[in-house]
Amino acid sequence: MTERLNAFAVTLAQLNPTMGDIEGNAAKARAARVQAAADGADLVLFPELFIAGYPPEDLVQKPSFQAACRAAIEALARETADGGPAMLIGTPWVEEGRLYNACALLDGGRIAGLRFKCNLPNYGVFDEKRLFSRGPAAGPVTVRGVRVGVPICEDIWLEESEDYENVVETLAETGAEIILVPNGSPYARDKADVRLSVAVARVTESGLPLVYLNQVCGQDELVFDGASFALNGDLSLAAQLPAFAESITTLHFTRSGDDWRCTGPIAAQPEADYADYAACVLGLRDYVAKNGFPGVLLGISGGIDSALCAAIAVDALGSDQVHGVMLPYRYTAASSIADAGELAGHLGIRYEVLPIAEAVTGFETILSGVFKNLPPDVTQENLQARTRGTLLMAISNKTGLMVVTTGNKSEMSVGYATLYGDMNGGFNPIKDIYKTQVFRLASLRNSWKPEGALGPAGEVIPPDIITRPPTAELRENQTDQDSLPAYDALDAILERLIEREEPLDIIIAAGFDRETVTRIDHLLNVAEYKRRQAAPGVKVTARNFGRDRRYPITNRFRDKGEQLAAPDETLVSRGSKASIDAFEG
Ligand SMILES: Nc1ncnc2c1ncn2[C@@H]1O[C@H](COP(=O)(O)OP(=O)(O)OC[C@H]2O[C@@H]([n+]3cccc(C(=O)O)c3)[C@H](O)[C@@H]2O)[C@@H](O)[C@H]1O
Ligand SMILES: Nc1ncnc2c1ncn2[C@@H]1O[C@H](COP(=O)(O)OP(=O)(O)OP(=O)(O)O)[C@@H](O)[C@H]1O
Ligand SMILES: NC(=O)CC[C@H](N)C(=O)O
Repeated sequence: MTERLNAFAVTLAQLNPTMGDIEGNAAKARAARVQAAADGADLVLFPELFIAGYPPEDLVQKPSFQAACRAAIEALARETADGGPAMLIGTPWVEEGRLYNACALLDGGRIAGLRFKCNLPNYGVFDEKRLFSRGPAAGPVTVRGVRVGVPICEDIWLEESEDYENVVETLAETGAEIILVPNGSPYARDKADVRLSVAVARVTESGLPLVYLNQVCGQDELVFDGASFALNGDLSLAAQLPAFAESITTLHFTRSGDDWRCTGPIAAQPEADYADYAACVLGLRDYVAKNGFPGVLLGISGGIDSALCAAIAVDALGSDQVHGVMLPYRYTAASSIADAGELAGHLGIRYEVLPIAEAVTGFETILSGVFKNLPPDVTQENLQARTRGTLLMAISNKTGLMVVTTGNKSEMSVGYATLYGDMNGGFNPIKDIYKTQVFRLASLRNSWKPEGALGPAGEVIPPDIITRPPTAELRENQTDQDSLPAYDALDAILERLIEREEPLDIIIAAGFDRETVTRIDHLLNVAEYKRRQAAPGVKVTARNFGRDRRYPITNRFRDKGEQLAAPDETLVSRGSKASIDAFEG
């Protein structure tokens, strides 16, 4: 009979893997295991699909990638023959021709256990049914005599689909003593509360302590915030790891009677706008670093969007990796040039002023014959934006710096940006931030510097940039409010249309002007083609453009803002229930 242990230590490796860098991720796993051994741990837990990176999208279907992941896992398994801590590590796994999202237990020189994800998320940003086979519900794995349940991320979320298994219930029924959950759970505002309530539900049902471990990284448009935690069986918070930072933390469980308990550090968590800002920083930092850019460059207009992007870039990369360029034209106010210079000075970045009149005039001269007798219109405005875009891309080509594009969510929603102009760029840190929040984040950053930010403390964005009315300065005395409703009304309507998918009649009934709502809905619809060509950017809301909201470009449907009659069930001939069941197979 195995000896009944009264102490069990688990190291949580809240780490930042790089997609596809199997050797680099394995090296991180090794280093974490060295620290775990020094802490006297029995087991090290890694996030979901750690060896590969998460979400691997179609990369995980590549046979050579699957084979490389398997080889790395086997190498790590052999190393556990040294008698040090066991490892629970996420990996793709092929068995009998099927691909699984798996977690491998490596111990005693062997792959001592494998568990496959049962509940495959297939909504919002997730596509796992496209990629993986559903695993069977299974019992716990045994580590040093302790029975450990390993549900993988969505396996603890039961609300999303009727065909979900209650994996934790099965684990409890089959003797699990502690639940360890590897996650790849993307950040969205207030997501931490949702995760906690899911974990609380599973602990309430099972009575078992639960450790929730998340990765911390930016991966294209997703940010993973870490913020791992542990709950004891009585629902008390046993440990809370930091958000937006790596952490290797060992939790020491002790047994009293049949129950395991642990205590650990409790790190304070950023919330709301603080967390959104930190997500923008991490998303940009990892995109730039993991794609090998020496730094970034951006057009600094003296406006608030580029100012906020510049602050985020400096916080992410440091002032020596950020280059700002002011590209004035005849509509650029002297105060814009002064504000842009002041911003660059506060941030300590390399900064130039490159007037664009010569280039714009050159284009206009070339086109003068073609445009003869045609009145000036938005074409001339777009030429300015495109001249700026061309110059920024030229500097990017020459220096290797990536252009940061700066359109906020309000603009991306209504198509207020110029294709191949200010939409030029590789990545957009504020793509999912509405304009009203841009103002809030700019003010916030002047009074607070996030943990780990590389920029200066204090007032970095000149107050004039925050208080003056926003303008694209593409014609005389232009302000954004000439053609759009006030940003607080615009953003409220957009949030209802995009995040909540509310019908127009509901929005109008809530007190918004019919004509305005209809116009905003029209602009949102016709800008789909632009968004499809837009650079990726950090997701912070519950529904971003990109992975979350996938609309057809060619689309004639329009909500007319009228309440339609309720469905007429009397028209439907369904036949007998038995025939429906037979039809559904
Ligand atoms: N469905 C579709 N599929 C593919 N392409 C489509 C298309 N519909 C139009 N197009 C093409 O797109 C072109 C129109 O797009 P584009 O050239 O970008 O130009 P457009 O959207 O007409 O103009 C740019 C708008 O953004 C505003 N803007 C620009 C810059 C900065 C800011 C700011 O507030 O920060 C605002 C500006 O005031 C103007 O309202 C058309 O000429 C056509 O070639
Ligand atoms: N004079 C300029 N010099 C440098 N870059 C510019 C200039 N004007 C526009 N840009 C670039 O194009 C982007 C779109 O700017 P625009 O002024 O048209 O609208 P905006 O959305 O109000 O942005 P911002 O608040 O940064 O001014 C800016 O964020 C900036 O990166
Ligand atoms: N990787 C996953 O299975 C993540 C899904 C889960 N609902 C989350 O967002 O955290």
